[in-house]
Amino acid sequence: MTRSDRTARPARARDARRGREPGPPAVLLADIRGRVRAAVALQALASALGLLPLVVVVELGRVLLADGPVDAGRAWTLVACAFAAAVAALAAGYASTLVGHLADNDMQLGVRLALAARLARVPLGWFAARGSGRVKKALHDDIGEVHSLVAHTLPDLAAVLTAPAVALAYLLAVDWRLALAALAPVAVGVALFARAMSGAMRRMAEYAAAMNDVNAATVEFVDGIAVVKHFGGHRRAHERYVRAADRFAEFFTDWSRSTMAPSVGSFLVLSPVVVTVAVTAAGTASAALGWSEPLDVVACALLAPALCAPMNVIGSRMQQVQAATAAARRVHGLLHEPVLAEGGTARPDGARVVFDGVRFAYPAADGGAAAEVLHGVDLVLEPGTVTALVGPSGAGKTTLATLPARFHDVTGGAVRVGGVDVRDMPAETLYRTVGFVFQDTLLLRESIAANIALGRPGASRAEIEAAGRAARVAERVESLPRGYDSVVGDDAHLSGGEARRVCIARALLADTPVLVLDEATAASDPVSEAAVQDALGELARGRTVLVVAHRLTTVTGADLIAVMDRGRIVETGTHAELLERNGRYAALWRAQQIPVPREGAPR
Ligand SMILES: Nc1ncnc2c1ncn2[C@@H]1O[C@H](COP(=O)(O)OP(=O)(O)OP(=O)(O)O)[C@@H](O)[C@H]1O
Repeated sequence: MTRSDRTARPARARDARRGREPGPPAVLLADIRGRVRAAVALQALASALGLLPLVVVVELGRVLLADGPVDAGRAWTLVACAFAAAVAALAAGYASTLVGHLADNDMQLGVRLALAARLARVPLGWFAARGSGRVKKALHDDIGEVHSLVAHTLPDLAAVLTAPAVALAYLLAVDWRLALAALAPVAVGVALFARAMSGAMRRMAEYAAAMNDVNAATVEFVDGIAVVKHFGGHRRAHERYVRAADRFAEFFTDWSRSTMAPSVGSFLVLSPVVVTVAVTAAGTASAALGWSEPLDVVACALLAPALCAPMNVIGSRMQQVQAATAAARRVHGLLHEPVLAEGGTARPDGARVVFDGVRFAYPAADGGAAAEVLHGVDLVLEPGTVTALVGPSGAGKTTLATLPARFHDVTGGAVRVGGVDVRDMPAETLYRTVGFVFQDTLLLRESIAANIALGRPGASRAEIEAAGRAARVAERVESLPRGYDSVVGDDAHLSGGEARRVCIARALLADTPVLVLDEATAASDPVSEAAVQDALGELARGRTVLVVAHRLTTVTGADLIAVMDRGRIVETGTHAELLERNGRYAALWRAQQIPVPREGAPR
């Protein structure tokens, strides 16, 4: 059971009793719920205690202005109370911050561990389809949003709501007329604010659409700058950007203009100085009429600004709560990504790979019915042979090739390696048995030696360098300023072909008996291409190899060529056999041959 499963349990049980599903934030915060409440309560206490010195000022006035000699004992007691309240407010605020941050630390650690544990079990194909952006966003940005909620926003909200409640209660106890006078600016401010915000939902949607336009035009302009410039479209792309920016500016000016008067009015009415002056004027009139005590007017003038304070911050705090809720929803979604079923304990015997009636459908992005892309593929890769998968684009070659390494699980049939269904093998055994080098060469921002050693942690320097030599990349690496210690992207800037050879060195070191390769489609230059092909030849020696081939010329020597079309294998045989059969392969072969110009033909 993962930590998140454990933490989510009490919240689920509680919410189940209430007959509803817990929301994502509740699940994430389940383990620290008590401490979040404590942090909120402490901050509310700090906020209430913070008002006490103001109350003391008024009460002190009553003592000092009372008829007869000053009651010094009572006056000093009040001063001591004010001092104690101020110190207690500081202590409660500090304790709230401490409790909130410690709870938040635990939440972040728990969620990060749970995410790492979960993501270690999602299919490799999940990462290939989504890229690292979403994971980075969840692990870094989204957890940061939830942090703000726990450590700052909720305690802040408690503070801004407590202060006016305490102030109002005191004013009501002192003089209800003055309490009403203090509430008047709040009522006017809220009414003006509501007017400024009327139609805000519709306007917010328009705002988001206009912003999206600007973003899309910016991304198009920046991402595609090379292509756009090359094809002379920079004026058009630039115009689109300028149009989107103009539209946004126009929309924003229009919106601001229509809301300016009520917004400014609301801001002014709720500002502390205006509130103090208005309440003092009302209080003075009330005192002149004999309805209120002069000292109660002072109390009202001191505490009325506290009644209006939340109005200026509550909107932004509510926005933060919404943002954190959305972030929690995304993290929660990742924590519930479907995972591969745990492998069994079976060990493979040998390196024979069998695709047995394999069917496969990618999970549909919208949760609807997924379209099947492999429709019952039977294929046997004999140990120590090279099998090439060829066929038109979209035939399903890459999809089929990713199944032995469990990038995805089959939706029908089975893939067996060494007689064992890959789903019944421990993941570690599977990765020690099936290696892969795909198109997307992935090098970490580490030294080249460390990148190669990923294939076999603990490999000696001599083994790493031997793998580099066998992968035909040694010469290039040794020409770098720090040789194998050069850091990728720092002082090692490698071409596509060179990076691919480093990946091949890694696969050589991993020394898996089964290997899946994706032939590079775009060779950088013929020399680099020849070096990659050489390295691949070295890598294939003595292993069971499945290679996804795009150019038939590179696989004429394969032991078996399987021709795929629309999710099925339609022909198998050697190059010579398939040419002789004059079927799909022969047609593909002819299509890929460069026609030799006939003598006398126009050039
Ligand atoms: N992540 C994915 N999600 C949904 N469908 C996918 C995904 N990847 C591939 N497909 C679909 O599966 C089918 C087979 O794609 P695949 O990449 O396996 O073909 P291929 O033969 O390797 O093509 P190519 O030679 O162009 O690389 C295609 O229809 C493709 O659109």
